[in-house]
Amino acid sequence: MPKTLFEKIWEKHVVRSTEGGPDLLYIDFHLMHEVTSPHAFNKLRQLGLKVRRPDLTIATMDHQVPTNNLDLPVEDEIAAQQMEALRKNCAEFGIQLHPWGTLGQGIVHVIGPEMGLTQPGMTIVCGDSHTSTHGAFGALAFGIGISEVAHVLATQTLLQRKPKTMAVTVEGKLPKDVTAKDLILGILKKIGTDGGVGHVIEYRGEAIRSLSMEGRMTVCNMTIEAGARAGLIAPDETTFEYLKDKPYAPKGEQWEKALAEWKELYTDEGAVFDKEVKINAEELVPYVTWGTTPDQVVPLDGEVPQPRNSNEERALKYMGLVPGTKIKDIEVNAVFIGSCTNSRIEDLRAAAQVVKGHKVKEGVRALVVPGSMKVKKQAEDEGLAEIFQQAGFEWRASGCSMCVGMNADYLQPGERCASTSNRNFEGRQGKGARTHLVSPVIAAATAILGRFASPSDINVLMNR
Ligand SMILES: CC(C)[C@H](C(=O)O)[C@@H](O)C(=O)O
Ligand code: SF4
Repeated sequence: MPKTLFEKIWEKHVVRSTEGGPDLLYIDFHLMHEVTSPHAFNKLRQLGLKVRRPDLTIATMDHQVPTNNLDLPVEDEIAAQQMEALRKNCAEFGIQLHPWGTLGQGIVHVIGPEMGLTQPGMTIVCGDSHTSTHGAFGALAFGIGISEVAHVLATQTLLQRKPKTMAVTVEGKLPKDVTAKDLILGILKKIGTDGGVGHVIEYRGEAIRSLSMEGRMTVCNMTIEAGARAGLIAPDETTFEYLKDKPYAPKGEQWEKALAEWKELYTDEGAVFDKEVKINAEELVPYVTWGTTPDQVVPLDGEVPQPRNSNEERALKYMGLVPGTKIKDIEVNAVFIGSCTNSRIEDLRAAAQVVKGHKVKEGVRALVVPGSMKVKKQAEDEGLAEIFQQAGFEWRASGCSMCVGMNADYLQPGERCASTSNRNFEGRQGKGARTHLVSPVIAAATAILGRFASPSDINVLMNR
């Protein structure tokens, strides 16, 4: 019987299944960070258990780390405690840790792929909802709860009910100015924040195939915002090319063997999905979110919509917006380029190209926070850091930073931010802060003009 990519991966990892119950799945790779791990380690201690496969587990510090003053002690007491707890736990249980301040450190969903640890066909988990990012490699990757983290640590397995399958097919070519971020915002606009509930989404079609690995990660990253369990994309030459020569990618004969297996990872012709959505890439445009959920999306060239219900009324009120206002007339206080959605080298290159030779609008606070210390270094070597700094951006070290405001990088009540992150919930970037999700190029142009703008607006408006 023809199978979907998801079914192929799932079946290969079932250790035991019971009639009507969840399946016991083998987990190939487990990522950890400082926020969702302390309880799990305590549980192991209580039960006198060891980590079953420390070699298949890695940890990083990302959510609470300061992104500046790396030579000073961590001021925030809770952050310092969590970071120290992770250091101790990893040492005690023999887990590879990439601590704050080291070249290996970065956002958990950026460093896995960067090291070549994220590979096609794997099952990957992390106590973090954006684990779906790793699905870009054709891996089945999903976030798990804190007690599940303990279960995986102790057994390298996880009990899971088999989700349903969903195909999101994006046919046609993406218009020139439309990025991977716009693509996923466009998908969210269409299917909503509950469009994927109970399903694993496979992204297919010409527009998806045309994306770089960075772009595919952006799309899979935000899959969770549609309520889906995971998102994935069948591996292809783009995937193999990216993985080749990565530190943990298989080498020599092992590479050839892996490649042969990876090439089998696609949805068979005739396989049936439980749900299918089709999108025409040519109809997509650059988008901006106007509200407090990631599906409250309008074209950059559009207007703040009329509310259709009380939720939308509340969102407009929180966002301090008046229906009918042109998006491009909305001024911002801050611009954040970062997060596991859009902080990889390609994102920084695209933003730097827009910023080059311009200055951040007076009064706007603009931050670039690379997704990993390696991305930071690469961007510095390529001269991107200099471009950002000369324009007046703050150039930071890696971490989640203003995506979630769990460190010192957050906004004041009422401040408005163009952000390349993935969540615009109330209070996400600070109490009372207003978040608009955008692509890196729109964030960059917005920093220069001080209001929502596309790169092409810069020259037009500057020459007026
Ligand atoms: C802190 C963590 C548990 C959380 C998540 O699971 O996603 C965070 O990364 C987020 O993006 O909201
Ligand atoms: S960058 Fe943001 S979305 Fe990603 S893991 Fe960190 S807090 Fe979560």
